[in-house]
Amino acid sequence: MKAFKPLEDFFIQNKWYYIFGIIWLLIIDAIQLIVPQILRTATNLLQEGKLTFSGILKYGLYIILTGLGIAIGRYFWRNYIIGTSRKLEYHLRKKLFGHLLTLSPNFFHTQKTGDLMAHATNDINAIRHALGMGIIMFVDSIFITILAIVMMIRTTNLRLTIIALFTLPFITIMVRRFGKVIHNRFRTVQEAFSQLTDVTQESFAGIRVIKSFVQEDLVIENFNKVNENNLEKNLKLVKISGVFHPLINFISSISFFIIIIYGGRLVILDIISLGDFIAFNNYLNLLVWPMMAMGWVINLLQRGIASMERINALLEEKPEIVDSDNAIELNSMKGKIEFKNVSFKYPTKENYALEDINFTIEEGQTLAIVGKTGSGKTTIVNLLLRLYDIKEGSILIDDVNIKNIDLKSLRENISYVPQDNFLFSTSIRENIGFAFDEPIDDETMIQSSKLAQVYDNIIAFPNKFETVLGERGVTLSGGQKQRVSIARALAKDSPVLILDDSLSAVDTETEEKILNGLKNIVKRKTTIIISHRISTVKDADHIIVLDEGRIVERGTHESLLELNGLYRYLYEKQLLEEKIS
Ligand SMILES: Nc1ncnc2c1ncn2[C@@H]1O[C@H](COP(=O)(O)OP(=O)(O)OP(=O)(O)O)[C@@H](O)[C@H]1O
Repeated sequence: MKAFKPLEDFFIQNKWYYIFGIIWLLIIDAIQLIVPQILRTATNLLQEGKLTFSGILKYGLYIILTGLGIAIGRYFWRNYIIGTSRKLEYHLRKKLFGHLLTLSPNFFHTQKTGDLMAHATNDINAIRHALGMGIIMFVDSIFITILAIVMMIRTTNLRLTIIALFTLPFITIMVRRFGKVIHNRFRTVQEAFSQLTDVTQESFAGIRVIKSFVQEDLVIENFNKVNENNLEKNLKLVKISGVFHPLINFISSISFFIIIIYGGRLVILDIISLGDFIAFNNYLNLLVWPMMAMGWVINLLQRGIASMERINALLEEKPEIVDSDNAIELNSMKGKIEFKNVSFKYPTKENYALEDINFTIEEGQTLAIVGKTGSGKTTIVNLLLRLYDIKEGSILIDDVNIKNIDLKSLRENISYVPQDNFLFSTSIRENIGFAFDEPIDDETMIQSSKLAQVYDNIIAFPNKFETVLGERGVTLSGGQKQRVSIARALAKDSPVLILDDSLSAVDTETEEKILNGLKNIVKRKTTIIISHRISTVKDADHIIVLDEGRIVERGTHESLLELNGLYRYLYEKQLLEEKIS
């Protein structure tokens, strides 16, 4: 139970819902226990020939009234307890999601998205069940069991009660045993189903590759395999459920069998009345559910605790990158950037991704970084944005170590166009205005999309800036995506602009237009341009050439060409490629 400690605040805040829910639950339990008494009186009167038609109507009415009372009470406890467990689910999901977003990218590199999704769905569901239905079953089964047994002993016969109760605990044992197996099989059904959805989703997403490689048969064969697996797992679940329910019915019918034989004898011998016998059967019937509930409740609680422990482990995960105690806010960043003796290894790697990096970019200057793939270009940006922290060397902005700059203010002062151009499945307007809390104003949106040379494309769509992107919307070309991503960064208008291979998917003519358009902006900002293409970087104030994590050459376009080194080699190779194409 210690596992639920982090939810203490929630329980305190919602204690009245739980208390009212439990009170209603107890009220309807008490009403349920009246029904056998009504039947007892009515039957005894019938047997004695004292019941008139109006009497029958009266007792019938009592039964209906208890039914109504139970229905009303159920409505309230469902609302109070199940409703609160839904709030708990919302609260926990919000807390977990909010916490996960504080964690560093490295955490997401080491965790599978599927596992995180499973925590956010299955584990939170298990906690909701334990603290919703679990509580209800627990209170209900204890209360009904005690009261029904007391009523059976007090109003009918002790011996009959002991005999009748003999088989009932087997129901609890069976529910416990079968409950575990059913749960495991249910989980494999869920896994098989999610495998089926994954394969289906991937087949539709990759439809162009499948068709162009004429591999429809292979894909159908794969699909059939997972579909068969799903069927097999479902049949296993059906089989065990098929045994479980009749078995429980059978065990409870043994009790009724004993009662009919022994209780019937007591009626014949006139030790108990027929009304007692009927009431007793009713009490016994009421006891079957709590016996099952006891079994379920133990399983629900065990699963809930295990899930809560997994969620707690995630909630205790500390963000690797946090503000230092004396972090300062950069309200008007000028944009001088300095890397001093920076060396860096990714936490999961043995080798250095960057070694002994030194450079300075003065306010308003442009630095270009070129180098072969995997040479460490993006890593420089990752470090500047503090997506990873360095242990060797220092990075300064406006002469302040970035470790001493408030993280939010550091990132707010940098407009970044990432290499993967990730866009959200919302409208183009919302994507371009992503940096703002309020909807973006038309002027900024239009201006930045014009500068990114994507305005004409956007207004050619029927819904223009309201065009929704992604699966249920328009699919943009690689180059259009890059340019929307550039527009998003330009709209943010921060003192530092970083373009990470952001023009690779556009043709050289569009590239030229974008670079020309950016000229005025770039003059005002400190800019880092990462590119494979020399044409993109040739006008930069400084160019550094990276190779295997080290700066091997540096200078301007002209001075680097004169060096006759890697830069010149890359330049000539690209000239040749251009000529050939
Ligand atoms: N998150 C990460 N975890 C571990 N290693 C990484 C990570 N990101 C990059 N690396 C490794 O660090 C090295 C430098 O990668 P980086 O992405 O900086 O190269 P790049 O020059 O930007 O390459 P490209 O031009 O292909 O984008 C590579 O060996 C890469 O495999």
